[in-house]
Amino acid sequence: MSETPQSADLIVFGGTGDLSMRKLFPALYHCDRDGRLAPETRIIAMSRGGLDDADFRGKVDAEVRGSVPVDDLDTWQRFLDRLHHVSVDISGEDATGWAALTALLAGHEQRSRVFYLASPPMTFGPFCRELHRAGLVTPASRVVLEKPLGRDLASAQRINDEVGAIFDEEQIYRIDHYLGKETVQNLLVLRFANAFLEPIWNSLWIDHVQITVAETVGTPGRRGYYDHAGALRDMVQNHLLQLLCLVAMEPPSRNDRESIRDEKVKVLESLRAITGGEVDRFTVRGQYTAGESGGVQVPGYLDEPDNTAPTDASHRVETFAAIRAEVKNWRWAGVPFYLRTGKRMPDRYSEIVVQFKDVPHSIFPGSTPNRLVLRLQPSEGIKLHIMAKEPGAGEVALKPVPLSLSFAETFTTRVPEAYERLLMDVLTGNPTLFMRRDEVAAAWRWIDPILGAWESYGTAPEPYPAGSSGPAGAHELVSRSDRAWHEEYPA
Ligand SMILES: NC(=O)C1=CN([C@@H]2O[C@H](COP(=O)(O)OP(=O)(O)OC[C@H]3O[C@@H](n4cnc5c(N)ncnc54)[C@H](OP(=O)(O)O)[C@@H]3O)[C@@H](O)[C@H]2O)C=CC1
Ligand SMILES: O=C1O[C@H](COP(=O)(O)O)[C@@H](O)[C@H](O)[C@H]1O
Repeated sequence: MSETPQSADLIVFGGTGDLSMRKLFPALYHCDRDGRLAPETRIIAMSRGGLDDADFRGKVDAEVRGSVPVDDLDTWQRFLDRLHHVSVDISGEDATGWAALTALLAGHEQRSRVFYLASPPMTFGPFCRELHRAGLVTPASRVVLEKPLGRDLASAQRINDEVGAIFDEEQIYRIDHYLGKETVQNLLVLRFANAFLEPIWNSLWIDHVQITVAETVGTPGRRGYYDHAGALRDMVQNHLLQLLCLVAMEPPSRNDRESIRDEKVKVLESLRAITGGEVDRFTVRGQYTAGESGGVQVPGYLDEPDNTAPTDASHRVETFAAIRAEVKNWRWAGVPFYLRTGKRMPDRYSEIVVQFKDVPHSIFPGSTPNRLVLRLQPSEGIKLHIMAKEPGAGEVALKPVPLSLSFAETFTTRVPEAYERLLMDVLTGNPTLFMRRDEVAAAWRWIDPILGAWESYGTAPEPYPAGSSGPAGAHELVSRSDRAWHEEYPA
Protein backbone atom coordinates (compact mmCIF):
# COMPACT_ATOMS: atom_id res chain seq x y z
CA MET A 1 0.00 0.00 0.00
CA SER A 2 1.49 3.37 -0.94
CA GLU A 3 1.87 6.00 1.75
CA THR A 4 0.46 9.51 1.40
CA PRO A 5 3.38 11.68 0.23
CA GLN A 6 4.43 14.45 2.60
CA SER A 7 4.85 18.04 1.41
CA ALA A 8 8.46 18.93 0.80
CA ASP A 9 10.69 21.69 -0.50
CA LEU A 10 13.55 20.34 -2.59
CA ILE A 11 16.21 22.97 -3.21
CA VAL A 12 18.63 21.99 -5.98
CA PHE A 13 21.92 23.89 -6.08
CA GLY A 14 23.20 23.54 -9.66
CA GLY A 15 19.63 23.19 -10.89
CA THR A 16 20.54 24.25 -14.43
CA GLY A 17 23.43 21.79 -14.86
CA ASP A 18 23.84 18.60 -16.86
CA LEU A 19 22.96 16.33 -13.92
CA SER A 20 19.79 18.24 -13.13
CA MET A 21 18.57 18.32 -16.72
CA ARG A 22 19.57 14.77 -17.68
CA LYS A 23 18.80 12.88 -14.48
CA LEU A 24 17.16 14.80 -11.61
CA PHE A 25 14.26 16.52 -13.38
CA PRO A 26 13.29 13.49 -15.49
CA ALA A 27 13.33 11.39 -12.30
CA LEU A 28 11.28 13.93 -10.38
CA TYR A 29 8.78 14.10 -13.22
CA HIS A 30 8.34 10.32 -13.07
CA CYS A 31 7.84 10.51 -9.29
CA ASP A 32 5.22 13.21 -9.83
CA ARG A 33 3.49 11.24 -12.59
CA ASP A 34 3.31 8.20 -10.30
CA GLY A 35 1.66 10.29 -7.56
CA ARG A 36 4.68 10.16 -5.26
CA LEU A 37 5.01 13.93 -4.79
CA ALA A 38 2.54 15.75 -2.55
CA PRO A 39 0.52 18.44 -4.34
CA GLU A 40 2.31 21.26 -2.45
CA THR A 41 5.84 19.92 -3.00
CA ARG A 42 8.09 22.50 -4.65
CA ILE A 43 11.38 22.19 -6.51
CA ILE A 44 13.57 25.25 -6.24
CA ALA A 45 16.58 25.37 -8.55
CA MET A 46 19.55 27.61 -7.80
CA SER A 47 22.32 28.68 -10.17
CA ARG A 48 24.07 31.82 -11.33
CA GLY A 49 21.82 31.84 -14.38
CA GLY A 50 19.81 35.06 -13.70
CA LEU A 51 16.58 33.22 -14.61
CA ASP A 52 13.13 33.90 -13.22
CA ASP A 53 10.57 31.13 -12.64
CA ALA A 54 9.10 31.49 -16.13
CA ASP A 55 12.53 31.36 -17.83
CA PHE A 56 13.46 28.31 -15.83
CA ARG A 57 10.21 26.48 -16.54
CA GLY A 58 10.78 27.24 -20.23
CA LYS A 59 14.30 25.81 -20.01
CA VAL A 60 13.09 22.58 -18.38
CA ASP A 61 10.24 22.36 -20.87
CA ALA A 62 12.70 22.68 -23.76
CA GLU A 63 15.44 20.42 -22.38
CA VAL A 64 13.58 17.73 -20.44
CA ARG A 65 10.23 17.22 -22.12
CA GLY A 66 11.79 15.32 -25.03
CA SER A 67 13.45 12.78 -22.74
CA VAL A 68 10.43 11.72 -20.68
CA PRO A 69 7.15 10.16 -21.79
CA VAL A 70 4.82 13.15 -21.53
CA ASP A 71 1.59 11.40 -22.41
CA ASP A 72 -0.55 13.76 -20.42
CA LEU A 73 0.11 17.48 -20.77
CA ASP A 74 -1.80 18.35 -17.57
CA THR A 75 0.62 16.25 -15.52
CA TRP A 76 3.58 17.84 -17.29
CA GLN A 77 2.16 21.31 -16.60
CA ARG A 78 1.60 20.38 -12.95
CA PHE A 79 5.26 19.36 -12.78
CA LEU A 80 6.43 22.63 -14.39
CA ASP A 81 4.32 24.61 -11.93
CA ARG A 82 6.27 23.11 -9.04
CA LEU A 83 9.50 24.63 -10.37
CA HIS A 84 11.09 27.86 -9.17
CA HIS A 85 14.47 29.43 -9.80
CA VAL A 86 16.61 31.58 -7.53
CA SER A 87 19.86 33.13 -8.82
CA VAL A 88 22.87 32.99 -6.58
CA ASP A 89 26.65 32.96 -7.12
CA ILE A 90 28.30 31.12 -4.29
CA SER A 91 31.73 32.41 -5.19
CA GLY A 92 30.72 36.06 -4.74
CA GLU A 93 28.95 38.30 -2.24
CA ASP A 94 25.32 37.84 -3.20
CA ALA A 95 22.78 38.74 -0.56
CA THR A 96 19.79 39.03 -2.91
CA GLY A 97 19.74 35.35 -3.84
CA TRP A 98 19.75 34.23 -0.21
CA ALA A 99 17.07 36.78 0.68
CA ALA A 100 14.92 35.45 -2.19
CA LEU A 101 15.37 31.84 -1.03
CA THR A 102 14.59 32.83 2.57
CA ALA A 103 11.38 34.55 1.43
CA LEU A 104 10.35 31.51 -0.59
CA LEU A 105 10.87 29.12 2.33
CA ALA A 106 9.37 31.37 5.03
CA GLY A 107 6.31 29.83 6.64
CA HIS A 108 7.12 26.34 5.32
CA GLU A 109 9.37 25.15 8.15
CA GLN A 110 7.06 22.21 8.89
CA ARG A 111 7.70 20.68 5.47
CA SER A 112 10.41 18.18 4.81
CA ARG A 113 13.31 20.30 3.49
CA VAL A 114 16.01 18.83 1.29
CA PHE A 115 19.06 20.71 -0.02
CA TYR A 116 20.45 18.85 -3.03
CA LEU A 117 24.01 19.88 -3.93
CA ALA A 118 24.22 19.14 -7.67
CA SER A 119 27.00 21.66 -8.19
CA PRO A 120 30.82 21.31 -8.27
CA PRO A 121 32.10 19.72 -5.03
CA MET A 122 34.09 22.81 -4.04
CA THR A 123 30.81 24.72 -3.66
CA PHE A 124 29.39 22.27 -1.07
CA GLY A 125 31.03 23.84 2.00
CA PRO A 126 30.20 27.45 1.00
CA PHE A 127 26.56 26.54 0.20
CA CYS A 128 26.13 24.91 3.60
CA ARG A 129 27.70 27.90 5.39
CA GLU A 130 25.37 30.32 3.57
CA LEU A 131 22.32 28.17 4.35
CA HIS A 132 23.28 28.23 8.00
CA ARG A 133 23.94 31.96 7.96
CA ALA A 134 20.51 32.55 6.39
CA GLY A 135 18.92 30.41 9.15
CA LEU A 136 17.46 27.95 6.63
CA VAL A 137 18.73 24.71 8.16
CA THR A 138 15.94 23.24 10.27
CA PRO A 139 16.55 20.18 12.51
CA ALA A 140 14.47 18.10 10.08
CA SER A 141 16.28 19.20 6.94
CA ARG A 142 18.59 16.95 4.94
CA VAL A 143 21.45 17.62 2.56
CA VAL A 144 22.41 15.50 -0.45
CA LEU A 145 26.03 15.56 -1.62
CA GLU A 146 26.73 14.49 -5.18
CA LYS A 147 29.77 12.47 -6.13
CA PRO A 148 32.69 12.71 -6.50
CA LEU A 149 33.02 14.18 -3.03
CA GLY A 150 36.17 16.27 -3.49
CA ARG A 151 39.19 15.68 -5.74
CA ASP A 152 41.22 13.57 -3.32
CA LEU A 153 41.21 12.39 0.28
CA ALA A 154 42.28 15.74 1.74
CA SER A 155 39.61 17.77 -0.08
CA ALA A 156 36.94 15.14 0.67
CA GLN A 157 37.76 15.33 4.38
CA ARG A 158 37.66 19.13 4.24
CA ILE A 159 34.25 19.13 2.54
CA ASN A 160 32.94 16.54 5.00
CA ASP A 161 34.16 18.72 7.88
CA GLU A 162 32.58 21.84 6.38
CA VAL A 163 29.24 20.13 5.77
CA GLY A 164 29.49 18.30 9.11
CA ALA A 165 29.84 21.64 10.91
CA ILE A 166 26.30 22.53 9.78
CA PHE A 167 24.51 19.17 9.40
CA ASP A 168 24.58 16.08 11.65
CA GLU A 169 25.82 12.86 10.00
CA GLU A 170 22.20 11.50 9.98
CA GLN A 171 21.14 14.52 7.91
CA ILE A 172 23.86 13.98 5.27
CA TYR A 173 23.02 11.81 2.23
CA ARG A 174 26.12 11.07 0.09
CA ILE A 175 24.68 9.86 -3.16
CA ASP A 176 26.09 7.36 -5.62
CA HIS A 177 23.29 6.76 -8.08
CA TYR A 178 24.64 3.33 -9.05
CA LEU A 179 23.42 2.11 -5.65
CA GLY A 180 19.88 3.01 -6.71
CA LYS A 181 19.99 0.87 -9.86
CA GLU A 182 17.69 -2.17 -9.69
CA THR A 183 20.29 -4.71 -10.80
CA VAL A 184 22.80 -3.39 -8.30
CA GLN A 185 20.33 -4.01 -5.50
CA ASN A 186 19.56 -7.34 -7.09
CA LEU A 187 23.21 -8.29 -6.80
CA LEU A 188 22.77 -8.41 -3.02
CA VAL A 189 19.66 -10.55 -3.42
CA LEU A 190 21.42 -12.85 -5.88
CA ARG A 191 24.36 -13.32 -3.52
CA PHE A 192 22.59 -13.47 -0.17
CA ALA A 193 19.14 -14.91 -0.93
CA ASN A 194 20.37 -17.87 -2.99
CA ALA A 195 22.33 -20.69 -1.39
CA PHE A 196 24.09 -22.08 -4.44
CA LEU A 197 26.52 -19.22 -5.10
CA GLU A 198 28.12 -18.66 -1.70
CA PRO A 199 30.25 -21.86 -1.61
CA ILE A 200 31.83 -20.99 -4.97
CA TRP A 201 32.07 -17.21 -4.47
CA ASN A 202 35.79 -17.13 -3.75
CA SER A 203 39.27 -17.51 -5.20
CA LEU A 204 39.00 -21.31 -5.34
CA TRP A 205 36.35 -21.09 -8.04
CA ILE A 206 36.50 -17.59 -9.48
CA ASP A 207 39.26 -16.71 -11.94
CA HIS A 208 38.62 -12.99 -12.23
CA VAL A 209 35.91 -10.33 -12.16
CA GLN A 210 35.38 -7.61 -14.77
CA ILE A 211 33.43 -4.48 -13.94
CA THR A 212 32.76 -2.35 -17.00
CA VAL A 213 30.86 0.90 -17.40
CA ALA A 214 31.02 1.87 -21.06
CA GLU A 215 29.33 5.05 -22.29
CA THR A 216 28.76 6.25 -25.82
CA VAL A 217 28.32 9.87 -24.70
CA GLY A 218 31.20 12.32 -24.77
CA THR A 219 31.52 15.42 -22.64
CA PRO A 220 30.20 18.32 -24.75
CA GLY A 221 29.58 21.39 -22.59
CA ARG A 222 31.14 19.77 -19.49
CA ARG A 223 34.76 20.92 -19.81
CA GLY A 224 34.54 23.08 -16.67
CA TYR A 225 33.75 20.01 -14.60
CA TYR A 226 35.41 17.21 -16.52
CA ASP A 227 38.88 18.76 -16.98
CA HIS A 228 39.27 18.65 -13.22
CA ALA A 229 37.61 15.30 -12.69
CA GLY A 230 38.47 12.73 -15.36
CA ALA A 231 37.24 9.15 -15.49
CA LEU A 232 39.05 8.04 -12.33
CA ARG A 233 37.39 10.63 -10.10
CA ASP A 234 34.13 10.80 -12.04
CA MET A 235 33.41 7.07 -12.28
CA VAL A 236 35.97 4.76 -10.64
CA GLN A 237 36.29 6.38 -7.19
CA ASN A 238 32.56 5.99 -6.69
CA HIS A 239 30.43 3.90 -9.08
CA LEU A 240 32.95 1.19 -10.00
CA LEU A 241 34.33 0.82 -6.48
CA GLN A 242 30.80 0.56 -5.09
CA LEU A 243 30.08 -2.25 -7.54
CA LEU A 244 33.34 -3.95 -6.58
CA CYS A 245 32.34 -3.70 -2.90
CA LEU A 246 28.99 -5.38 -3.50
CA VAL A 247 30.61 -8.23 -5.45
CA ALA A 248 33.42 -8.76 -2.95
CA MET A 249 31.89 -8.05 0.46
CA GLU A 250 31.25 -10.66 3.14
CA PRO A 251 27.63 -11.49 4.00
CA PRO A 252 26.35 -8.68 6.23
CA SER A 253 24.68 -9.78 9.47
CA ARG A 254 21.50 -7.86 8.59
CA ASN A 255 20.03 -6.03 5.62
CA ASP A 256 20.41 -2.63 7.21
CA ARG A 257 22.46 0.37 6.27
CA GLU A 258 25.19 0.07 8.92
CA SER A 259 25.77 -3.67 8.43
CA ILE A 260 26.12 -3.24 4.67
CA ARG A 261 28.26 -0.13 4.95
CA ASP A 262 30.56 -1.88 7.48
CA GLU A 263 31.19 -4.71 5.03
CA LYS A 264 31.82 -2.33 2.12
CA VAL A 265 34.41 -0.41 4.11
CA LYS A 266 36.25 -3.66 4.88
CA VAL A 267 36.53 -4.38 1.15
CA LEU A 268 37.84 -0.90 0.37
CA GLU A 269 40.38 -1.22 3.16
CA SER A 270 41.51 -4.58 1.75
CA LEU A 271 42.25 -3.22 -1.72
CA ARG A 272 45.91 -3.75 -2.54
CA ALA A 273 47.50 -0.32 -2.84
CA ILE A 274 48.80 0.48 -6.32
CA THR A 275 51.76 2.80 -5.88
CA GLY A 276 54.95 3.98 -7.59
CA GLY A 277 56.01 1.89 -10.59
CA GLU A 278 53.00 -0.41 -10.19
CA VAL A 279 50.74 2.35 -11.42
CA ASP A 280 52.20 1.96 -14.88
CA ARG A 281 51.76 -1.81 -14.73
CA PHE A 282 48.26 -2.00 -13.36
CA THR A 283 46.50 1.06 -14.76
CA VAL A 284 45.78 2.56 -18.18
CA ARG A 285 44.38 5.98 -19.02
CA GLY A 286 43.12 7.20 -22.37
CA GLN A 287 41.50 10.21 -24.02
CA TYR A 288 39.19 9.99 -27.04
CA THR A 289 40.07 11.59 -30.32
CA ALA A 290 37.69 12.24 -33.23
CA GLY A 291 35.87 9.19 -34.54
CA GLU A 292 32.51 7.68 -35.28
CA SER A 293 30.06 7.05 -32.48
CA GLY A 294 26.48 5.89 -32.91
CA GLY A 295 26.84 6.20 -36.68
CA VAL A 296 27.87 9.87 -36.62
CA GLN A 297 31.23 11.65 -36.75
CA VAL A 298 32.07 13.15 -33.36
CA PRO A 299 34.92 15.41 -32.29
CA GLY A 300 37.72 14.44 -29.94
CA TYR A 301 37.67 15.48 -26.28
CA LEU A 302 39.75 18.59 -26.94
CA ASP A 303 37.39 19.77 -29.68
CA GLU A 304 34.12 19.19 -27.86
CA PRO A 305 31.92 22.30 -28.09
CA ASP A 306 32.08 24.28 -24.84
CA ASN A 307 31.99 27.82 -23.47
CA THR A 308 35.64 27.57 -22.52
CA ALA A 309 38.71 26.71 -24.60
CA PRO A 310 40.85 23.66 -23.74
CA THR A 311 43.63 24.25 -21.22
CA ASP A 312 46.66 22.20 -20.11
CA ALA A 313 44.32 20.29 -17.83
CA SER A 314 42.17 19.34 -20.83
CA HIS A 315 45.18 17.78 -22.55
CA ARG A 316 46.03 15.66 -19.51
CA VAL A 317 42.60 14.52 -18.39
CA GLU A 318 41.55 10.89 -19.00
CA THR A 319 38.19 9.96 -20.50
CA PHE A 320 39.00 6.25 -20.15
CA ALA A 321 40.48 4.41 -17.18
CA ALA A 322 41.28 0.75 -16.63
CA ILE A 323 42.73 -0.75 -13.46
CA ARG A 324 43.69 -4.24 -12.41
CA ALA A 325 42.67 -4.25 -8.75
CA GLU A 326 43.04 -6.93 -6.09
CA VAL A 327 41.21 -7.46 -2.83
CA LYS A 328 43.74 -8.78 -0.36
CA ASN A 329 41.75 -11.00 1.95
CA TRP A 330 41.09 -14.68 2.56
CA ARG A 331 38.21 -14.88 0.07
CA TRP A 332 39.78 -13.05 -2.85
CA ALA A 333 43.57 -13.36 -2.65
CA GLY A 334 45.00 -13.56 -6.17
CA VAL A 335 41.74 -12.83 -8.03
CA PRO A 336 42.08 -9.83 -10.37
CA PHE A 337 39.20 -7.35 -10.46
CA TYR A 338 39.39 -5.48 -13.78
CA LEU A 339 37.72 -2.08 -13.59
CA ARG A 340 37.08 -0.27 -16.88
CA THR A 341 35.16 2.80 -17.84
CA GLY A 342 35.23 5.15 -20.79
CA LYS A 343 33.37 7.79 -22.75
CA ARG A 344 32.69 7.41 -26.48
CA MET A 345 32.85 3.62 -26.40
CA PRO A 346 31.16 1.65 -29.21
CA ASP A 347 28.18 0.66 -27.02
CA ARG A 348 26.58 1.85 -23.81
CA TYR A 349 26.55 -0.92 -21.26
CA SER A 350 27.39 -1.51 -17.63
CA GLU A 351 28.03 -5.01 -16.48
CA ILE A 352 29.75 -7.21 -13.97
CA VAL A 353 31.27 -10.40 -15.32
CA VAL A 354 32.24 -13.10 -12.87
CA GLN A 355 34.51 -15.52 -14.71
CA PHE A 356 34.73 -18.93 -13.08
CA LYS A 357 37.73 -21.25 -13.36
CA ASP A 358 37.74 -24.18 -15.73
CA VAL A 359 36.71 -27.65 -14.57
CA PRO A 360 39.62 -29.35 -12.75
CA HIS A 361 39.82 -32.02 -15.45
CA SER A 362 37.92 -31.87 -18.71
CA ILE A 363 36.78 -35.05 -20.40
CA PHE A 364 35.31 -33.05 -23.31
CA PRO A 365 37.33 -31.08 -25.82
CA GLY A 366 36.23 -27.49 -26.26
CA SER A 367 34.93 -26.87 -22.77
CA THR A 368 35.22 -23.28 -21.57
CA PRO A 369 34.72 -21.96 -18.03
CA ASN A 370 31.34 -20.77 -16.75
CA ARG A 371 30.66 -17.10 -16.51
CA LEU A 372 28.00 -15.10 -14.71
CA VAL A 373 27.07 -11.79 -16.31
CA LEU A 374 25.08 -9.17 -14.44
CA ARG A 375 23.88 -6.55 -16.88
CA LEU A 376 23.07 -3.29 -15.11
CA GLN A 377 22.07 -1.39 -18.21
CA PRO A 378 20.60 -1.35 -20.76
CA SER A 379 18.20 -4.35 -20.63
CA GLU A 380 18.91 -5.30 -17.02
CA GLY A 381 19.32 -8.98 -16.45
CA ILE A 382 21.43 -11.88 -15.27
CA LYS A 383 22.98 -14.55 -17.48
CA LEU A 384 24.80 -17.67 -16.39
CA HIS A 385 26.75 -19.15 -19.26
CA ILE A 386 26.98 -22.91 -18.87
CA MET A 387 28.36 -25.57 -21.16
CA ALA A 388 25.80 -27.67 -23.04
CA LYS A 389 26.05 -30.41 -25.60
CA GLU A 390 25.11 -29.46 -29.12
CA PRO A 391 22.33 -31.79 -30.28
CA GLY A 392 23.35 -34.57 -32.64
CA ALA A 393 25.03 -37.90 -32.85
CA GLY A 394 28.73 -38.45 -33.19
CA GLU A 395 31.42 -36.72 -31.23
CA VAL A 396 30.21 -34.60 -28.33
CA ALA A 397 30.40 -30.94 -29.29
CA LEU A 398 30.12 -28.34 -26.52
CA LYS A 399 28.61 -24.90 -26.67
CA PRO A 400 28.32 -22.22 -23.96
CA VAL A 401 24.64 -21.27 -23.61
CA PRO A 402 23.14 -18.65 -21.33
CA LEU A 403 20.58 -19.35 -18.62
CA SER A 404 18.99 -15.97 -18.85
CA LEU A 405 16.85 -13.78 -16.61
CA SER A 406 15.62 -10.61 -18.26
CA PHE A 407 13.98 -8.27 -15.76
CA ALA A 408 11.79 -6.66 -18.42
CA GLU A 409 10.41 -10.04 -19.48
CA THR A 410 10.09 -11.48 -15.98
CA PHE A 411 8.64 -8.48 -14.16
CA THR A 412 6.03 -6.38 -15.85
CA THR A 413 6.38 -3.32 -13.63
CA ARG A 414 8.45 -0.44 -15.00
CA VAL A 415 12.05 -0.49 -13.74
CA PRO A 416 12.49 2.92 -12.11
CA GLU A 417 15.58 5.01 -12.83
CA ALA A 418 18.08 5.04 -9.98
CA TYR A 419 17.50 8.71 -9.23
CA GLU A 420 13.74 8.16 -8.79
CA ARG A 421 14.37 5.66 -6.04
CA LEU A 422 17.09 7.71 -4.37
CA LEU A 423 15.24 11.04 -4.54
CA MET A 424 12.21 9.44 -2.91
CA ASP A 425 14.48 7.89 -0.25
CA VAL A 426 15.86 11.34 0.57
CA LEU A 427 12.41 12.94 0.63
CA THR A 428 11.13 10.23 2.98
CA GLY A 429 14.30 10.04 5.08
CA ASN A 430 15.64 6.59 4.22
CA PRO A 431 19.49 6.65 4.12
CA THR A 432 20.09 2.91 3.43
CA LEU A 433 21.46 3.36 -0.09
CA PHE A 434 23.71 6.32 0.67
CA MET A 435 27.42 6.34 1.55
CA ARG A 436 28.98 6.83 4.94
CA ARG A 437 31.87 9.24 5.41
CA ASP A 438 34.45 6.51 6.06
CA GLU A 439 33.47 4.69 2.85
CA VAL A 440 34.20 7.77 0.77
CA ALA A 441 37.49 8.29 2.60
CA ALA A 442 38.59 4.67 2.12
CA ALA A 443 37.87 4.90 -1.62
CA TRP A 444 39.96 8.08 -1.95
CA ARG A 445 42.79 6.50 0.06
CA TRP A 446 43.11 3.85 -2.66
CA ILE A 447 42.63 6.25 -5.58
CA ASP A 448 45.02 8.98 -4.40
CA PRO A 449 48.35 7.23 -5.23
CA ILE A 450 47.10 6.44 -8.74
CA LEU A 451 46.04 10.03 -9.28
CA GLY A 452 49.34 11.23 -7.83
CA ALA A 453 51.36 9.04 -10.19
CA TRP A 454 49.31 10.04 -13.25
CA GLU A 455 49.67 13.71 -12.38
CA SER A 456 53.41 13.35 -11.83
CA TYR A 457 53.88 11.94 -15.36
CA GLY A 458 52.82 15.30 -16.84
CA THR A 459 52.03 13.47 -20.10
CA ALA A 460 48.84 13.08 -22.09
CA PRO A 461 46.83 9.87 -21.74
CA GLU A 462 46.91 7.33 -24.59
CA PRO A 463 44.64 8.47 -27.44
CA TYR A 464 41.80 6.25 -28.68
CA PRO A 465 39.38 7.03 -31.50
CA ALA A 466 35.78 7.71 -30.45
CA GLY A 467 33.75 4.57 -31.12
CA SER A 468 36.67 2.22 -30.40
CA SER A 469 36.96 0.09 -27.28
CA GLY A 470 39.66 2.18 -25.62
CA PRO A 471 43.42 2.53 -25.85
CA ALA A 472 45.51 -0.44 -26.92
CA GLY A 473 47.19 -0.59 -23.51
CA ALA A 474 43.89 -1.45 -21.84
CA HIS A 475 43.77 -4.79 -23.60
CA GLU A 476 47.17 -5.71 -22.21
CA LEU A 477 45.84 -5.36 -18.67
CA VAL A 478 43.57 -8.31 -19.20
CA SER A 479 45.32 -11.65 -19.13
CA ARG A 480 45.49 -13.84 -22.22
CA SER A 481 42.88 -16.26 -20.94
CA ASP A 482 40.39 -13.44 -20.33
CA ARG A 483 40.93 -12.22 -23.86
CA ALA A 484 40.42 -15.66 -25.29
CA TRP A 485 36.89 -15.62 -23.93
CA HIS A 486 36.13 -12.31 -25.60
CA GLU A 487 37.45 -13.53 -28.90
CA GLU A 488 35.46 -16.74 -28.83
CA TYR A 489 32.23 -15.52 -27.28
CA PRO A 490 31.75 -11.80 -27.85
CA ALA A 491 29.02 -10.26 -25.66
N1 LIG B 1 26.35 15.12 -15.04
C1 LIG B 1 26.19 13.91 -14.52
O1 LIG B 1 25.76 12.93 -15.18
C2 LIG B 1 26.53 13.68 -13.09
C3 LIG B 1 27.07 14.69 -12.30
N2 LIG B 1 27.31 14.47 -10.98
C4 LIG B 1 27.81 15.53 -10.09
O2 LIG B 1 26.88 16.60 -10.06
C5 LIG B 1 27.55 17.83 -9.90
C6 LIG B 1 27.21 18.75 -11.07
O3 LIG B 1 27.64 18.12 -12.27
P1 LIG B 1 27.10 18.62 -13.68
O4 LIG B 1 25.64 18.88 -13.61
O5 LIG B 1 27.61 17.66 -14.67
O6 LIG B 1 27.89 19.99 -13.84
P2 LIG B 1 27.48 21.27 -14.71
O7 LIG B 1 28.74 22.04 -14.90
O8 LIG B 1 26.69 20.88 -15.89
O9 LIG B 1 26.49 22.09 -13.76
C7 LIG B 1 26.95 22.77 -12.61
C8 LIG B 1 25.80 23.51 -11.97
O10 LIG B 1 26.29 24.22 -10.83
C9 LIG B 1 26.01 25.62 -10.99
N3 LIG B 1 27.13 26.39 -10.45
C10 LIG B 1 28.44 26.24 -10.78
N4 LIG B 1 29.18 27.14 -10.10
C11 LIG B 1 28.33 27.85 -9.34
C12 LIG B 1 28.49 28.95 -8.44
N5 LIG B 1 29.67 29.51 -8.18
N6 LIG B 1 27.39 29.45 -7.82
C13 LIG B 1 26.17 28.92 -8.10
N7 LIG B 1 25.94 27.89 -8.94
C14 LIG B 1 27.01 27.39 -9.57
C15 LIG B 1 25.86 25.81 -12.50
O11 LIG B 1 25.00 26.86 -12.84
P3 LIG B 1 25.50 28.20 -13.57
O12 LIG B 1 26.70 27.84 -14.39
O13 LIG B 1 24.33 28.69 -14.33
O14 LIG B 1 25.80 29.05 -12.41
C16 LIG B 1 25.15 24.53 -12.89
O15 LIG B 1 23.77 24.63 -12.59
C17 LIG B 1 29.04 17.51 -9.82
O16 LIG B 1 29.38 17.42 -8.45
C18 LIG B 1 29.12 16.15 -10.51
O17 LIG B 1 30.19 15.42 -10.02
C19 LIG B 1 27.05 13.25 -10.42
C20 LIG B 1 26.52 12.22 -11.15
C21 LIG B 1 26.24 12.35 -12.56
O1 LIG C 1 28.13 9.97 -12.32
C1 LIG C 1 28.16 9.97 -13.54
O2 LIG C 1 27.43 9.06 -14.19
C2 LIG C 1 27.09 9.23 -15.56
C3 LIG C 1 26.68 7.85 -16.06
O3 LIG C 1 25.54 7.40 -15.37
P1 LIG C 1 24.58 6.29 -16.00
O4 LIG C 1 23.56 6.04 -14.97
O5 LIG C 1 24.03 6.88 -17.28
O6 LIG C 1 25.44 5.10 -16.27
C4 LIG C 1 28.26 9.78 -16.35
O7 LIG C 1 27.84 10.08 -17.68
C5 LIG C 1 28.77 11.04 -15.70
O8 LIG C 1 29.96 11.48 -16.38
C6 LIG C 1 29.12 10.81 -14.26
O9 LIG C 1 29.37 12.05 -13.62
